[in-house]
Amino acid sequence: MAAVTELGTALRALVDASVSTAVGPEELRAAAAEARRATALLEADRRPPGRLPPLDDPVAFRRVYSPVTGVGSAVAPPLTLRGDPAGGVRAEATLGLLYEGPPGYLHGGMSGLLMDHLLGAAAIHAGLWGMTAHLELDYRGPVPLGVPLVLRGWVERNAGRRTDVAGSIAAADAPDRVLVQATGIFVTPRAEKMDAYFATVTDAAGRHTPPGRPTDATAVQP
Ligand SMILES: CCCCCCCC(=O)SCCNC(=O)CCNC(=O)[C@H](O)C(C)(C)COP(=O)(O)OP(=O)(O)OC[C@H]1O[C@@H](n2cnc3c(N)ncnc32)[C@H](O)[C@@H]1OP(=O)(O)O
Repeated sequence: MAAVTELGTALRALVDASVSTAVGPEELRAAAAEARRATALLEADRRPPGRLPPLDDPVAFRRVYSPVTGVGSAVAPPLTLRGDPAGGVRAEATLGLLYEGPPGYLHGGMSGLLMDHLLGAAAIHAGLWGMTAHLELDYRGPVPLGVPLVLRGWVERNAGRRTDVAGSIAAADAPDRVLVQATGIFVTPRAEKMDAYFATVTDAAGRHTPPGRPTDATAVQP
C-alpha cells in the first residue's frame, strides 16, 4: 500500500505539473521520454478489467485505483469520504488545473463525476448499494479551482431497489452557498442483471468477487 500510494502521489504531481508547466518543447520531450520509461516498467505485469487489484478490499470498502478516491490513481483528487455528522457522507478537496473547464473553474463533467461518486457512496453508507440509473445536476455558480471545497451526499428516500439521493458542492468557507446541486436515483440491479454484469469479476486470487452489500465500491472512513 505504501508503494501504491507513493506512485500515485508522484503521478498526481507529474500530471499536475504537466498541465500547468510553461517550459519549452525541449523540456517537454525530455519529460515525455522519462514518462515512457516509467510506463515500460509498469507494463511488465498488467491485470485485465474485472480482476480487482490485490490491495482492493471489499469488506474495508477500499478501491486503490478509483478515479475519485484511489490513492494509486493519477487522475483521482483523491477524495477521502467520511460519514457526515449531519447525515450522509462528505469530503473535502482542493482541485487543480487538471480539472479545469472554464478558465479558473472546475469542468462541469468533473462535478458530475464527483457527485455521482458522493451520491453512490451515500447510498452505500446507508446499506443501499446500487448503480446510477439517473443523475441530474444544477450548476448554480462556477466552482473555483485552488480553493478548499466541501462535497456532500445524502439519501432522501428508499423504496425497494430504488434509492433517491442528493448532494452538493460548495466552497468550504461558504458551505451554505451551494454551487452544484445534484439529485440521483440509484438502483440495485435485479438478480439476473447482477449475474450478467459481474459474473466474471474476481479478486487478485481469482475468487469470484461481485459487488453487493457490503460492497467494494466505496471508501467511507468512520
Ligand atoms: C462509492 C462509489 C459509488 C460509485 C458511484 C458510481 C456508480 C456508477 O458509476 S454505476 C455505473 C453507471 N450506471 C450504470 O451503468 C447502470 C446502467 N443501468 C442499468 O444497468 C439498469 O438500468 C439498472 C441496473 C440501473 C436498473 O435495471 P433493473 O434492475 O432492471 O431495474 P428496474 O426494474 O428497471 O427498476 C427498478 C426501479 O428503479 C426505477 N428506475 C430504474 N431506472 C430509472 C431511471 N433512470 N429513472 C427513474 N427510475 C428508474 C424503476 O422505475 C423501478 O422502480 P419501481 O420499483 O418503483 O417500479
